Amino acid sequence: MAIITSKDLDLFYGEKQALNQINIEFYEKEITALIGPSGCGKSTFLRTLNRMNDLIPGVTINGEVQFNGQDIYGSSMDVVMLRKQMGMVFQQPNPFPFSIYDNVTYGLRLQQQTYTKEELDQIVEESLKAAAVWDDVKDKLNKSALSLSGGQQQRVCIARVLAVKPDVILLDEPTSALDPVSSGKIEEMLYDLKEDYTMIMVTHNMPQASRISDRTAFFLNGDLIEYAPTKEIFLNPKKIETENYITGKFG
Ligand SMILES: Nc1ncnc2c1ncn2[C@@H]1O[C@H](COP(=O)(O)OP(=O)(O)OP(=O)(O)O)[C@@H](O)[C@H]1O
Repeated sequence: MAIITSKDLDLFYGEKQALNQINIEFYEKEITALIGPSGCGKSTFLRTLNRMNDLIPGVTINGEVQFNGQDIYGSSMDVVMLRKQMGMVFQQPNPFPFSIYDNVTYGLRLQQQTYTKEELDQIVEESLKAAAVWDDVKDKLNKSALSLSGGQQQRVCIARVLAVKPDVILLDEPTSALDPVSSGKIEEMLYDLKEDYTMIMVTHNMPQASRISDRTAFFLNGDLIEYAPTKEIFLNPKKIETENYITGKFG
């Protein structure tokens, strides 16, 4: 079932058009990879889904993004709630300069609901386990998250997102700043998380996209060129531009 639908979406930075009439549907409990050369609009598009571009001055957006049937740019949309439901993970791990425990509970403490210490302990454990970093950190939850390796920091950031129980996780090149071993661990973890979450991931790593995503969208110069099941995109692309990119002829 489609959980997010973008209809005729245009985005301008001032005069410059960065997205052109994007029509795409994302499906529940799947990983969708967004691929394409640098500057083609992948990150911009990802940010339109949880309205992160609203924070950039001079941005104009036309068209519609529906999330669970609701227009996210409509006047009744609660943007704080939207960002809770669509968690985001960035390229550079960005833990806050406090303990691992406080990083994971950060989003919960921003909510109105209050939790007992036992409830928080349980959410911390569950989230760190789901992010495959519990064994690494269980004995040092009160240590600074900044003392961890880059790969561990990224997994703690993913645990922080999971703790607030989003429906969708937006990932902007989540492994590109990491070594191959850490990157592989995160890839496996994302694959496992698919049981419970819908994920949309920008990646430059073609083998990664082909290993873990169900569908792949190829962007070029602000246009969505081709969108299909990942196998089709990689084995039998319909558009010459997609084929040229996949085979490394440009980008
Ligand atoms: N804040 C901004 N202000 C003005 N222009 C921007 C801004 N952010 C991005 N752009 C421009 O919009 C276009 C799309 O950029 P975007 O970062 O979305 O591409 P991308 O495909 O994610 O690139 P990369 O793979 O290098 O991250 C580029 O031409 C970029 O220069």
